[in-house]
Amino acid sequence: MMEEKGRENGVAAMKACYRRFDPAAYLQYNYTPPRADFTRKDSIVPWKLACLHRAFTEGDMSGELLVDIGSGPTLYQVMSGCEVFSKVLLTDFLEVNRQELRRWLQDEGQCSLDWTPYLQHVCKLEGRRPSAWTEKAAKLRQVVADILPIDVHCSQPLAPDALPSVGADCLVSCFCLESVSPDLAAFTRALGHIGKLLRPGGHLMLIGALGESYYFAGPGVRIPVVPLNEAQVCTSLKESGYTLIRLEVYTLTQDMRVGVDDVTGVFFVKAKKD
Ligand SMILES: Nc1ncnc2c1ncn2[C@@H]1O[C@H](CN(CCC[C@H]2CNCc3c2ccc(Cl)c3Cl)CC[C@H](N)C(=O)O)[C@@H](O)[C@H]1O
Repeated sequence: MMEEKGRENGVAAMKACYRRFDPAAYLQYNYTPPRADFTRKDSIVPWKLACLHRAFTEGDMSGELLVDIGSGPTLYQVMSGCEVFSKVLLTDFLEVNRQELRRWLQDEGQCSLDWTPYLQHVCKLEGRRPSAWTEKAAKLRQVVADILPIDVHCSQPLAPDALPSVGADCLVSCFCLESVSPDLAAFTRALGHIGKLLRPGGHLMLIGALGESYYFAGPGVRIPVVPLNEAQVCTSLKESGYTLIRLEVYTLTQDMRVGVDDVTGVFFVKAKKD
């Protein structure tokens, strides 16, 4: 009984932190140079986009439905996948983030960030001319079917009718689980919860922070993060019924440490659900 109470308190405290999440500031901190500098291979965002491009285009993917878990106000994570899957669902815990995504998808303008350089970069990775970014933008707007509320701490993170009964064919989740979980046990539980949304044999692409204990999601909005190392990520994947296909690690260079968090590294995992 006590343990259960402890768990709920940890998750409730985390949810309280997220009420002050500021999408515009968050995008400014993490998705502009130096962390998003497309002229540098050692910048975090080009590294993430290269991992995702390779993982989505190496020929082992099948199916129609890709679900992004904890999308936040960002779209980079589905810019490769939108060429492979005919239907994409975006999800986030906060309405402010779902609104930010809706603004871009409905092409209403007033977006907090210009995604053009991202679309152009992914076109380049695909061997297309950068000016094809307008086609990629149209493709993305065409395949994103919905933007849903999600809570990875629930054993059923999405509304019951959100997915076909067999589950999604592929999941992608970037920097979500470790930054919403109060401890490693909660991280592993959340990994299990999202695993239930994926069909057996489906793929999971997981990007996350290593060695991070906090990040700022706005001026003075400090959010605690469970610090992870590679071994813990691999153990949690195994415990949650995944087979690891590939793990890649990026170590932040000094100039990528801009004071918005204490991240030391980033992991990229491609795994398959048993
Ligand atoms: N119960 C919950 N259930 C589900 N989802 C929840 C819950 N509670 C909160 N969320 C939602 O998770 C999302 C977490 N989000 C921010 C953390 C990343 C941040 C901090 N760590 C280092 C780092 C960061 C970003 C870039 C880089 Cl390079 C680095 Cl290094 C990821 C957004 C997007 N996917 C991204 O990749 O930027 C957020 O949108 C919440 O609304």
